[in-house]
Amino acid sequence: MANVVDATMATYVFQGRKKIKFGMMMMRITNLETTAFPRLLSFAPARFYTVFAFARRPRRRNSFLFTTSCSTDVSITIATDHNYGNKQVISVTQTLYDYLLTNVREPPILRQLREETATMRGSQMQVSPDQAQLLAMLVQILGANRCIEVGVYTGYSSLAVALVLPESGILVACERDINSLQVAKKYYQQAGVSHKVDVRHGLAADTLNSMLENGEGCSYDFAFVDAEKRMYQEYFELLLKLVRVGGVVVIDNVLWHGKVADPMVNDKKTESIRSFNKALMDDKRVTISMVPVGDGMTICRKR
Ligand SMILES: C[S@@+](CC[C@H](N)C(=O)[O-])C[C@H]1O[C@@H](n2cnc3c(N)ncnc32)[C@H](O)[C@@H]1O
Repeated sequence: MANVVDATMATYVFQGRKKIKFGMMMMRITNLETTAFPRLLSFAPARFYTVFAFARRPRRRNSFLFTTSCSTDVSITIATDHNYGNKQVISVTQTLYDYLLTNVREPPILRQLREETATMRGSQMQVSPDQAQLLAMLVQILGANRCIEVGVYTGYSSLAVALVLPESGILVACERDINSLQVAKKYYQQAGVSHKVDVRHGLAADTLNSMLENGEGCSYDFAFVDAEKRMYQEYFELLLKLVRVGGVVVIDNVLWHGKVADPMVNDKKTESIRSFNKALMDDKRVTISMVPVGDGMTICRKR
């Protein structure tokens, strides 16, 4: 049996002067091996499937129109365990996410960088504007002065952090790809924050180790991890030594496009993030909050 964990029925639309009931059922299926649906469905992103949609004129039965698209895709998810009191949480659909983005205050320089990066290879790697806004807010709430980023790419998240750091603040930006760093540096310059960013070209683990050897342990307030997924545990251990008590380490991609929750997905990266999440859950050195923003971020505060 397919395990249906999401379902939603949609709304009313107007066609000419007539109100037409328009419905769409979406299902999320967690067990593809045993489902009766065709295998090709497994190629659909995030495993959300439009099963059918129908339109019905009031008072006229049997006039169903089958289609596979719908203009409205706002939906909710209900906790499957009744012990959560049938709690309803928002599933961020395209429509809702577009709305959310209209409520993000993205500085013009970040927008410019995002738009330039959008034309480049790997652009899907940069954090979303709402994620960047959250990172910047965490830095501000912490009153952070000393920060680290592991995985800079063209600099979107690092610039968001550098923009809110005080003039005396510093962000150690670790990245192995020199071409991406050229773009990042150009934007640090344009934004007037170059003096706050200490760019370290090379393998991030080497940089973090050398910082520890340099006696910089327990001297940082904030760190953001967004690089090689199979290295997450190693980065985390190093960063936990570098941040002070009360400092924060944020880890990106912890939901990994939903694959972590799909028992049918067992590739190395997914397994690695899954076991990292599990280890973090049992890690008494930090308090944690996993947040479904972007591809999922876990915020860890060092005890
Ligand atoms: C997801 S992207 C970072 C996106 C960035 N945070 C942003 O918002 O634009 C990951 C980056 O990590 C870099 N990276 C991967 N493994 C690395 C390593 N071992 N050391 C340093 N950088 C690494 C990649 O070159 C890539 O640019």
